[in-house]
Amino acid sequence: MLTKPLEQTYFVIDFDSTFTKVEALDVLGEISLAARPDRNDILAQIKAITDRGMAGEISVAESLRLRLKLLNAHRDHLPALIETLTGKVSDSFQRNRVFLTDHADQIYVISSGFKEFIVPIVTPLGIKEDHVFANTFEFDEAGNIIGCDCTNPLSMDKGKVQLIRDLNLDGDVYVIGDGYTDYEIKEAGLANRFYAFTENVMRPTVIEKADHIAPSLDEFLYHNKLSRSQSYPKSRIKVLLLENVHPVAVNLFEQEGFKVEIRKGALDEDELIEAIRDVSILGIRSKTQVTRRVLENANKLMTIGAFCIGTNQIDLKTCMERGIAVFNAPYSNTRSVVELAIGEIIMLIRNIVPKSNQMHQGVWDKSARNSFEVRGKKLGLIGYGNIGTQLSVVAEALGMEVYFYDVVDKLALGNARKCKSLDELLAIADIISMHVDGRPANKNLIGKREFDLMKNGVLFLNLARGHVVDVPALVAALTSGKVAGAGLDVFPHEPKTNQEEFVSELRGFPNVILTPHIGGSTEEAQENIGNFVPGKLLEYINNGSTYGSVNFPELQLPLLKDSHRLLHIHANVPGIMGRINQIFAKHDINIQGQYLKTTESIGYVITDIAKNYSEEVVEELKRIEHTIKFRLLY
Ligand SMILES: NC(=O)C1=CN([C@@H]2O[C@H](COP(=O)(O)OP(=O)(O)OC[C@H]3O[C@@H](n4cnc5c(N)ncnc54)[C@H](O)[C@@H]3O)[C@@H](O)[C@H]2O)C=CC1
Ligand SMILES: O=C(O)C(=O)COP(=O)(O)O
Repeated sequence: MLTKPLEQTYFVIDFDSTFTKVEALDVLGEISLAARPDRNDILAQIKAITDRGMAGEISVAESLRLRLKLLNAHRDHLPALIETLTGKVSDSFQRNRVFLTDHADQIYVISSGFKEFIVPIVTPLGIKEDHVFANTFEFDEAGNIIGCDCTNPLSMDKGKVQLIRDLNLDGDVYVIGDGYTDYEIKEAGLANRFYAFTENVMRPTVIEKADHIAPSLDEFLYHNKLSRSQSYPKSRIKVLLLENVHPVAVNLFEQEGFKVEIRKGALDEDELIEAIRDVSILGIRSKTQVTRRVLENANKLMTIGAFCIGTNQIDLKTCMERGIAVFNAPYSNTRSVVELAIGEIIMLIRNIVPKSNQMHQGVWDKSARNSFEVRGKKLGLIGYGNIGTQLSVVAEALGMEVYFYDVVDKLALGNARKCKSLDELLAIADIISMHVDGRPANKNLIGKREFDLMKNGVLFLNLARGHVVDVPALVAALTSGKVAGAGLDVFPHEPKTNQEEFVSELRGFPNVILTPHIGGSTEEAQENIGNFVPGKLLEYINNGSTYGSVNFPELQLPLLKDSHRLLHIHANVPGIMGRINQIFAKHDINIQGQYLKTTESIGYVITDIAKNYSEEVVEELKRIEHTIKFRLLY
């Protein structure tokens, strides 16, 4: 935290890889060497020299000299360089323009880069031109860049130290930078603190010298209690993504500045308990079981994203009671499941799998026996939700007669016919496909009794959840020939990772297609999910909106404008709303907007208020009895 009054404090900011995301001379190289066939080699050499300089392995002068020589750059390349760099100002600097302009008298940009491009990039963000200290290029008559002004201290070793000494700033000095030369200012006793800035690069030799690591400018501002764009720095918020969630999701969280950890497989309960302690946002797919025990150890957890449709793997009730909002992707892989189901129905009815296996053994068995068209066959859908209805439409397009059974009254699409009971459907269908959700009550929905009710030689598909079918009963039905073929994508016990063996009594049946829970695993679906779910989680984190949540009162909120948003999650007992508003009345706070939604067990109140209020309000709101979670957004 600042030790002197703000007016007597100076902020020294590095340019390359701190103010901007990149090293300017690397970008200049990409422009000046664009036509050279050996461009990539030279660029790699330039990058290596930059890194060695930044890590303190070679001198500044040497690093500059070597790079300028390799660059072969010209004055005419500078406009393109400036344009590119303008688009590469670090995200947290972009977000915090107000800090840069409000404190322009106290901010210095000091760099061993070059004024010719630094000034046009930093001054539009509020930095004063005479507060930029950097080298200047030396040009020949033809405009080629042939070197730099060697009398400038910044072209020499310990140049930044010399410059700060010459500036003789009357107050505390805080240095923010990614390089060793930034740390040297502190080492020389000329700065009070050195913040290693890691938003763009992480240099271990620099990090180990830092007083504090700043993954973003927000972190620096938060640490010093200075006004900033984020109420709480996102770099302090940890996102844990399991089960190979699509990289597009990882990018979305990283772009927002979160600390993201990814793991390829699922974790078991104990592993997850260990991993989740400091996690605020959890992303999983169908395998990770988020149990009550896990949640009891997840004190920072604000929200869970199921990067799939099913949410039966999550204890939704406990999540709600603990104020954790859960979201899923209800439509992103629907079509993929439907296409696989259609493909399997055709493969099974034509007996293709055993035929193909025989061919691989050299057996040529050309015959029409046990091979049929799907046209005119009766398809029975158990569960007529998003997948069931979509399959209904596509199957009808293939000429199938569709029957369905759902516990909820559903509109029959096209010519599909609704069955009054499960038993009615079981008796009528030639092919039965499961599309119910995985709620616990659906355990063993299809067992011996149900198989006995089916037609002899029926085909059976389960692409929903493993536990909805009693596997020993299915094995018996396959053995007796009652079920002539099956397509199974889901199993009561599924391996946690691709390294684990799949163990099941279902292995070895000739006309049974076994797939490793890939109904929703297409490139398209995974990318759609990877975009959709982070969108929901970010809306909740950034704005408080819970629209589409599977366990929370749903609220779609307006964007925050010129106000602070207080989010209060509480047990749904009488009188809480009154107590919240008593606090606002007591402190004479003008409410700009207020939204409330409840479920049986929790209430979610959002109040937008003007920016000037005392800290006491927040403390009092947090202390209201039955408060589950409280958050402040601005
Ligand atoms: N294999 C895979 O990779 C995938 C599997 N799934 C599974 O498919 C399930 C269904 O997905 P959606 O159609 O999107 O869900 P949905 O929620 O839109 O539809 C489920 C339907 O099943 C009905 N239902 C529930 N229990 C029933 C019962 N006992 N009898 C009759 N109907 C019942 C519900 O009323 C609802 O209409 C998901 O919950 C998930 O478990 C989803 C995507 C991919
Ligand atoms: O969407 C679902 O419910 C699925 O079953 C797909 O699960 P996955 O993301 O492939 O683990």
